[in-house]
Amino acid sequence: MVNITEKIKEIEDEMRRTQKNKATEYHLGLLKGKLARLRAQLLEPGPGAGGGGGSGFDVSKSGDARIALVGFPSVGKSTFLSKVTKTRSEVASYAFTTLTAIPGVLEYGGAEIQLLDLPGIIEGAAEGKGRGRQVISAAKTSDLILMVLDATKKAEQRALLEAELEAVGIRLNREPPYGNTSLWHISNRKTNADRFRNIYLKAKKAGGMKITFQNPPKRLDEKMVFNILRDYKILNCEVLVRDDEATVDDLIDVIMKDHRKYIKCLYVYNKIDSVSLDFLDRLAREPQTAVMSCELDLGVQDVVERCWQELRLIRIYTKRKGVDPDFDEALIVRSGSTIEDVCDRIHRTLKETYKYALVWGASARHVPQRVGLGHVVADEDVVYIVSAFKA
Ligand SMILES: Nc1nc2c(ncn2[C@@H]2O[C@H](COP(=O)(O)OP(=O)(O)OP(=O)(O)O)[C@@H](O)[C@H]2O)c(=O)[nH]1
Ligand SMILES: [K+]
Ligand SMILES: [Mg+2]
Repeated sequence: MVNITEKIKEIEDEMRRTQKNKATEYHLGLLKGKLARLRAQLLEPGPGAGGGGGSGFDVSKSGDARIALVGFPSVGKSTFLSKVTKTRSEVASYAFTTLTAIPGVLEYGGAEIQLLDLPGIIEGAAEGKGRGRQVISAAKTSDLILMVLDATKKAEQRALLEAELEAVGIRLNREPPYGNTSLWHISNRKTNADRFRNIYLKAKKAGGMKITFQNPPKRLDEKMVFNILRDYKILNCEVLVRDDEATVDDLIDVIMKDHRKYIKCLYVYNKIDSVSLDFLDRLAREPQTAVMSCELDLGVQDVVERCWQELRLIRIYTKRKGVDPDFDEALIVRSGSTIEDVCDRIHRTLKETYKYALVWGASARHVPQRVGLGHVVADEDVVYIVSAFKA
């Protein structure tokens, strides 16, 4: 039996050979579905996975958020880590200086952010070249990917890296084709699987396939949806396609949603000391992009600031009865968090005895506002929690 990597290559070759037109559309759609399935299998440990496995490096998560440094070899990932944290990660001019995941702590805005320096990845990483799969698995666990690029190298480097991440199910700076948009900042929370925004898919025990289009999509039709679902052996289900922009790729992402991870990405071009001002100016104007020179210490603090903004972390100050809030000790939660999340951060069982909370700050309509567990907090709110528990 041919192994998975070979099968993937065969399908990729077939897709490249096949001309894109109306007549081949279904065939290409099915190939995309097969490819997504094989790639997911490749990341699963166990027989047939072709060795290597998909598990990341053994670094436990700590702090308020995790940022992964992803990039080709020698772009300056370790130089950056060594500059902004107290950790020293080896820096050298040869490729693959870093061989494992090196965690450092970035202190910012009262938060402790875990910065993960990773080995460089190369083309073919998704299929297991180098330590590619481990690096990508580690990146998958992060709240933000800092894609470090070398400003002196070809522009294609960025698209190549994106393709590698895409191949293992990472979706950068995109919202899932399902779920509540406000939830995607709160990566730890389970989204309600039944509430899809663009494509709603619900598996059933019987009754066949029921496909409904709210607005007929331009690039998807009933036959295609039917064929892809049948190929995934989902024969009994309800599908509601809400968005006329929905594509085959969206449908596959919904089917494979357990294998997809939607992560924010900030593109950082390092080594700007070695490019022309004109070129630098162009790079800096690209969306989601920052530029720096670790060597000359240019823009490094801006990059840190941008990371903080992208993570959308907010600071909550808790207050106890009769005592002023302690503004030196912030509780860090994600943007969109509720009083319930704040309770969970203070103590596992606090919400069981919770009565109400008083809130001062931007989220309060009047100060203090008396609120329930569902109240959404804002940056620098002061929160006083009243519980039924009596010591
Ligand atoms: N000109 C210039 N060189 C830099 C800059 N930052 C880092 N370097 C150099 O780039 C080389 C690679 O730096 P590293 O930090 O080891 O790169 P890396 O991405 O961690 O490399 P791997 O771990 O091998 O993937 C070193 O020789 C650094 O001194 C910069 O801003 N400008
Ligand atoms: K290096
Ligand atoms: Mg390194």
